[in-house]
Amino acid sequence: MSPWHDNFAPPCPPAPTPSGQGECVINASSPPAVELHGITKRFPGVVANKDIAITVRKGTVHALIGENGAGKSTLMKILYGMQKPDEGTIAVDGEQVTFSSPGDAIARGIGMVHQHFMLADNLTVLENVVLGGEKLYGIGAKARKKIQEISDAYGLGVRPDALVEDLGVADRQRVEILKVLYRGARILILDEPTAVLVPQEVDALFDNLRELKSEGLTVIFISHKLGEVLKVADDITVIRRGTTVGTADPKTATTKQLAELMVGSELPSPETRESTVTDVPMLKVANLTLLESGAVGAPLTTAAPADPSAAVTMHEEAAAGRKLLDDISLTIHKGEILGIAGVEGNGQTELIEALMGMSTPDAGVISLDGEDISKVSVRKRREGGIGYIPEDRHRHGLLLEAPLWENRILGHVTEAPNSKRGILDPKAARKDTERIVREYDVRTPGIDVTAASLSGGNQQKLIVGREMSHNPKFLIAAHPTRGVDVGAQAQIWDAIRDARREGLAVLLISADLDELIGLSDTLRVMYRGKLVADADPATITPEQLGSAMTGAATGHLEGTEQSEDGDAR
Ligand SMILES: Nc1ncnc2c1ncn2[C@@H]1O[C@H](COP(=O)(O)OP(=O)(O)OP(=O)(O)O)[C@@H](O)[C@H]1O
Repeated sequence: MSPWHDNFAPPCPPAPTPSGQGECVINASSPPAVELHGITKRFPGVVANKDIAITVRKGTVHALIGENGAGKSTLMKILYGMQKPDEGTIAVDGEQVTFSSPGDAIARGIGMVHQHFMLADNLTVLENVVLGGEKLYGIGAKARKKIQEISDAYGLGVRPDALVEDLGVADRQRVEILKVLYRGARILILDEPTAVLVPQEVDALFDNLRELKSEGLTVIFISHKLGEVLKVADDITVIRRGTTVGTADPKTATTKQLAELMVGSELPSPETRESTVTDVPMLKVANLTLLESGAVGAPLTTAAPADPSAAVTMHEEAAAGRKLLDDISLTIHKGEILGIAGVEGNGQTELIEALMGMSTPDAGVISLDGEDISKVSVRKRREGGIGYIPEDRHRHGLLLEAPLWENRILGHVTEAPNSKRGILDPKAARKDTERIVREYDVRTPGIDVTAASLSGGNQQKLIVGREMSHNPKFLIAAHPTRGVDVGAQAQIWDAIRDARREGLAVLLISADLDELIGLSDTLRVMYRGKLVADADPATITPEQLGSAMTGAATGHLEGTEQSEDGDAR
């Protein structure tokens, strides 16, 4: 059977020839914003891009989808001048270009918003935007006027004098977009822009993108969230194993079809019908409190408030002796997944760090399997059976410059099979790395390449494989499927569910609310360092949960199905 559905077409030819048969959707009247033709990029042992052809129409939102390691980021890095193709041509607005650096791409009106924001927390929005672009409009009144103009023109709602550390994730993203526009970008590349946003914020971002498009700007974005892709994209290009396998029409395509085209498998669902929750407590946290000075890691940022006028700056709160963790108590039983919903920066990082022993709480007790571990070292906690899938895989999950097999040992140096009678056993560790690579489908030319050379999704698969290999009693899973494709997502969910069936207790933190609701047995909402609400995953909707995450609801959240007036609050 042909892999093509009625609404899928093979890749557009390099020089678009309007065929009249509808197989290649191109506006023939103006040159495409971007035309990539024959792009090939090789790394040692890997062909990341192979004869890629993509045509991006001007004034459209163009989604790039594909399984982990398919070559999406590499392609965008080439378009943004961060990497040079071995072969192929790039044309911008109909003109062939060669980029040696991002500076060249910016000069041709291309801007990129990376997944990890690159703003300086201690500077204002204005300072962040003008930084490095002082020559454009100076650093004073002219720059401020320009920022305001751009913000108003595209409905970004950015305040030039706000301090970046006081902004929530969605606001920071808008600043990044504004920064790129300020430098004259007419073509914006967004790398998984919705990964960290709650549903309401995703809708607001999509409104911004539509606004940009209506002004003739072009947006190219990478995403693994197929539902969102269908919602906002005008065109979709699918990449598989380094090459373009086709385009899809979002008006008629379904997520199922996209998933099949991308990874050749059906769209998985996180939902679990079975309950494996026991009444045996595995993790108990009582009255955990952490004051600002005791914190390790990123500072707490203000969540995007339901009512923007209610935003309180963290400076005001800090003056009052801010609690990063405020009297947190919870119990997770054997076989239970407890999901914590919250806008990033509301204490989740601090909670994880306290549980792992990476910070010293000011008050409270943590016990694991009946034993007080409050004063126990990170290593001992790990040896005691805590698995850890960190939220920032580059900071806490991997040694990027070390080979895969050394990364397999990371955090588990003293445990089997990495060590035998206290002595490191590299041979066994290497063998087990090969097993993880196989079982978790980590796409790599071998276990001696560095972790940095893996694609983002494959790095995540390696971490999950490593942590699950030690049969933890208690797993801290922060965004366990962030950046992984739908195929790998199913695999990770299965691994967690299987372990839960065997009695694993899980603390799940995820910005993907479908995942959070689907996997969790119990749901709590975290807001400004406090657990402010709980919900039943069987009835709560992502929208209701998203709303509670912005501080709009507290207490027990009634799901739609149970509510008389159809409102969760
Ligand atoms: N600097 C590098 N050195 C060696 N190999 C690399 C490098 N960058 C990327 N690769 C390899 O190129 C391939 C494509 O990677 P890329 O990051 O483009 O994939 P992706 O589609 O963006 O994946 P993901 O969805 O997981 O982010 C992968 O096999 C990856 O390991």
